[in-house]
Amino acid sequence: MSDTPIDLDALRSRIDDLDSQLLMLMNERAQCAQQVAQVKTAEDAGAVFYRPEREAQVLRRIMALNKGPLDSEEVARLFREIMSACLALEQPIKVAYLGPEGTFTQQATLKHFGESAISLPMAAIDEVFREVEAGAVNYGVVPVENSTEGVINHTLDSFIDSGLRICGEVVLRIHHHLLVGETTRRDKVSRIYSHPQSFAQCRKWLDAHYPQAERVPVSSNAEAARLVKTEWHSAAIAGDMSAKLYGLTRLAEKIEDRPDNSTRFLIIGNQDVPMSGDDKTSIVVAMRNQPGALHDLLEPFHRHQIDMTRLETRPSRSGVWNYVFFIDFKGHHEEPRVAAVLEEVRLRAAEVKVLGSYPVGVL
Ligand SMILES: O=C(O)C(=O)C[C@]1(C(=O)O)C=C[C@@H](O)C=C1
Repeated sequence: MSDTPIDLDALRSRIDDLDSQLLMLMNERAQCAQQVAQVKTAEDAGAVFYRPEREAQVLRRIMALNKGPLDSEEVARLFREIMSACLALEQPIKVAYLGPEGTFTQQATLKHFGESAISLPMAAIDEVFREVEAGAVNYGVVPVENSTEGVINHTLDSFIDSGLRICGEVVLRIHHHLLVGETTRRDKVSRIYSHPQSFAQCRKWLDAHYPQAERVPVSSNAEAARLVKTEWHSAAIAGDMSAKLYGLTRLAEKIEDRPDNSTRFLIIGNQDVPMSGDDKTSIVVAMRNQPGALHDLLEPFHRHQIDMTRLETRPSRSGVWNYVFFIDFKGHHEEPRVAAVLEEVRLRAAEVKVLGSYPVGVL
């Protein structure tokens, strides 16, 4: 510790100087983005302004450069917002998400696109797909799997009939709280509202702390929070966004059974995303129903040492094939090693659809 007394005025004046520089630099950056937009428009009348691979590279570079004391995740979050504002200057983008407002999907949307994107809540996963397909919005955000409860079948099934591509992923740590309103009698909670997935993620905690309370499943956590506002004997299991939206407080916090409880969301659009340097690919494969089909499908991945991150089986909806497999693996479809595997899989499968290659979630 230095003996020199800290001069508050001097420090604040230094902060003012730094803020002026930051302001100037941020606007200089925004002007660059505007010029980027001009270049994109000159090259192509139907230019795509949002570039997921570039955004991932910007954030990864900043995190690698960061020497603190600010935490790298915090720094990335700040740059996420700067880029979001820059993109809005190029073209304000519209994103549909599985609503209502206050859900974890809204939180994932903000985490991925930042506050400057225009985000619109939809009532169902199909509607998110439909809005993007119809061109009413540029992108969509849907949940696809939870680390405790597994896959969201509805999202996987929607990909079978859709021509949309996966442009990105975002992983969100899910913290559930037991929330109450101003009028709730905290010692008299006899009914708890939540989404079935959230009940499943907090099952042990509920059995231990509220074994007698009636568990009422509703369509979303946000809906649970809304209902609680007017009922003196009820509580909701939901996250911070719902709590804030409906002015509820936490009676118990982080009640999820597994501390690493997280949900993965996909960004859907019409774009083929170039390589970012750290990518994933998702495919859906229909196999003929014959012995050894699954082994035949997986063997090329093993031989080419491709890291498979997920394998899901779903019944085929067409009735022609018995199963379809959803496979996620590391790598981009333009990488020679990945292209070789895809070629082999195409020879062995009845049908293969590449849903997209996209940057591994950064934040
Ligand atoms: O590099 C680009 O293509 C830009 O448009 C600039 C920028 C940025 O602000 O850095 C903005 C939006 C894109 O999604 C990616 C990056």
